[in-house]
Amino acid sequence: MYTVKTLNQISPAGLRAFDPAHFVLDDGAERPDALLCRSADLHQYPFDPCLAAIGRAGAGVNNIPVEECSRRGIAVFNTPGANAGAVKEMVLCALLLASRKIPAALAWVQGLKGETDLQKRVEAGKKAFIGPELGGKTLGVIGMGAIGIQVANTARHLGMEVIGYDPYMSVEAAWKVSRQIAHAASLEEVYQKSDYITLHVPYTADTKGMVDAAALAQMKDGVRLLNFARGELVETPALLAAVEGGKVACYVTDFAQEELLGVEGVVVLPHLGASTPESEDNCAVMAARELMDYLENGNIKNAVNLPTCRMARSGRVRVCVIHRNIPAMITQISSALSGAGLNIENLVNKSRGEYAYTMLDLADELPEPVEGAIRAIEGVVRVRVLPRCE
Ligand SMILES: NC(=O)C1=CN([C@@H]2O[C@H](COP(=O)(O)OP(=O)(O)OC[C@H]3O[C@@H](n4cnc5c(N)ncnc54)[C@H](O)[C@@H]3O)[C@@H](O)[C@H]2O)C=CC1
Ligand SMILES: O=C(O)C(=O)COP(=O)(O)O
Repeated sequence: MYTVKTLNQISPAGLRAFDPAHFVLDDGAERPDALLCRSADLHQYPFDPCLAAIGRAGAGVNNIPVEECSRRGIAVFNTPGANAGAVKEMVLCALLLASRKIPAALAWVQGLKGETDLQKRVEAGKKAFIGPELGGKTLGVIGMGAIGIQVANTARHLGMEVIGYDPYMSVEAAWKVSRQIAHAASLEEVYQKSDYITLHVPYTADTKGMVDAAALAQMKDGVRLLNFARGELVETPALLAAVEGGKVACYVTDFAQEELLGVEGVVVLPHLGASTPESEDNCAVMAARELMDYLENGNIKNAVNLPTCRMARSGRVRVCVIHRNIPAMITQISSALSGAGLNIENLVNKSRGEYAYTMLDLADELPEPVEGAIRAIEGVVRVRVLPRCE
């Protein structure tokens, strides 16, 4: 049995996906095999040596200390694209919120409750909430991944011109981009041409504070900026100055910060981008499947710190080794096995950056001293021995 502990509200569809014959869901577990979370901050989490995997039901993994997990041999999974549709819809809403002064208009009209001459006051007051149409305006999309592509393609249907910027875009992703989307060669181009800019990059050391005073200065006067990626991408003091000075006509963000609340020209949402039943189900089911296949079979799909690796089961036991991506690892592992007279039925080895992963199927049980010998090889981070479940 494998124990899985959840750290956030996870959709029941995802919890039901765990096969009760092999998995126990226990939120009080002290030594779980896996954690299943959403945005829970794990940077100070006391990882137990038993912990083999973390499933993030969602896209962003900035709440997880991924490098530390790699050093400890903990596989970290996310669910690429599973909530992209929900975020796209919220971004479409945000384009309109940014343009038509909807939050301020709503607040104003609510404040008229009980007033006499309501119709007259509405008609006289509405001029304060005039805002531009989206059609014909240019939308700059920074980060053309699962969400950025959907936003870009859909904005074309609203009659917008769209330019996308993403220097790391995969070929697979590029196939999904409408031919009508223009490719921006630089951030400067996006800043200079766009009436609306939407951020869809992950929060990393490289993207932290990317929208700073210098970036804002390059944008058009009256630009409307949308941030459904992470609050940390935008430098708040610079943004507030740009809103105050009229450079930014409206900033819509999904990430609450004390300084942003109550500021005219800033619309703050409470991290609602992925909060739909559909995306919560998608993310939770995908994360559950990734964890199950990894815990039971060692197969890796959608890990952010280990290579994709899959092999059909054969033999009696599977030995899964996370190790440094350095020479002679496979030689040493296979020598430890052959030295004990064990035959490798099948083997797969994949690498990703500093780490590599080797799965070996053996016809026979792995004696403990041989397992110990593999663990003792310099560069081996973690060894898991998985019996074959029928
Ligand atoms: N508001 C919400 O509830 C949600 C927020 N998010 C946030 O949105 C981010 C993006 O999500 P997805 O599109 O699903 O991820 P994704 O991984 O599919 O796309 C991210 C894209 O950003 C690109 N990128 C990375 N660094 C870049 C840079 N410096 N400049 C330009 N492009 C860069 C990558 O090449 C990739 O194509 C997540 O990392 C997360 O922080 C995601 C889901 C829900
Ligand atoms: O998937 C993401 O990156 C999100 O930001 C969604 O977060 P949530 O699962 O709603 O806490």
